[in-house]
Amino acid sequence: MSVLAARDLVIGYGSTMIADRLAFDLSAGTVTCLLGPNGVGKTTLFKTLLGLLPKLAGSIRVGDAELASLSRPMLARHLAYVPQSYSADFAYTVLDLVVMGRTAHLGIFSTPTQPDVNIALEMLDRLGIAALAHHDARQLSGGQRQLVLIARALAQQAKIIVMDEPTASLDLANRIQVLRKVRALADDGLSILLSTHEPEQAFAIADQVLALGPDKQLETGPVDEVLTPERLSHLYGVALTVEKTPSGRHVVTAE
Ligand SMILES: Nc1ncnc2c1ncn2[C@@H]1O[C@H](COP(=O)(O)OP(=O)(O)OP(=O)(O)O)[C@@H](O)[C@H]1O
Repeated sequence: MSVLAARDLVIGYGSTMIADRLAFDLSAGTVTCLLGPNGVGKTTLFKTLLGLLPKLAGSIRVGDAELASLSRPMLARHLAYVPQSYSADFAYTVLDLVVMGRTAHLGIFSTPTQPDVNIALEMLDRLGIAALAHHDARQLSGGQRQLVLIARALAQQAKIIVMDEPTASLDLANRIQVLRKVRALADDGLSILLSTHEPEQAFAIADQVLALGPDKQLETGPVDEVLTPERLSHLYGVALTVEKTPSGRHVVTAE
């Protein structure tokens, strides 16, 4: 089931067009990986989908509505965002931070209620980090922090979660842990759109790839069909091969 549909979408800043003729769907229960070289427009696309930057033309439909017609609280019920990092300047507990994900569900002058706290606790539990609830959020490891940011997005109870390079700066064990959680969330019915500079991550967890090339052409489709050695080489401007190990893992290497 499509939860977001972009058609003839043009993205950019004012009179500066970054990419046009973008067309793709995001479906419930799937992971979509957005790949492309530095500066091609991945962040610009995310900002547009999150309603932070107006589209220049075309359409983005979420549910039955055009994204641009939705109020910020309504948009927040469709899409939640997981940033790469956050600067924790205040002594918030992990639970405080995750409860902040409930903001879109509260009135302007309302404060979180026990049901909001319970939802936040449930999301921490879902990610296996309930034991961190009362920890100082400034004292988390990189991997824990990433899971807390995902829990905060889940507390928003949106159908689509947009993640900006969720494993950047994580060590190997934490990468694997975060990617497994991401896959499990999609298997539970969420639609996850994440950007990555690692095609191997797409092979590992994605159902669909959006590959924005240096020529600003967007290739969309199943991972195996889009991430061929030829297309990957074109995408990154360097000759690449894809090998499948006996255990089924895909390894991308430079020729
Ligand atoms: N506020 C802005 N106004 C005008 N142009 C911008 C603005 N922000 C970014 N750009 C330009 O838009 C293009 C796409 O940038 P964007 O940040 O979307 O790329 P990206 O694919 O996310 O890159 P990276 O992988 O390095 O994060 C770049 O040429 C960039 O210089």
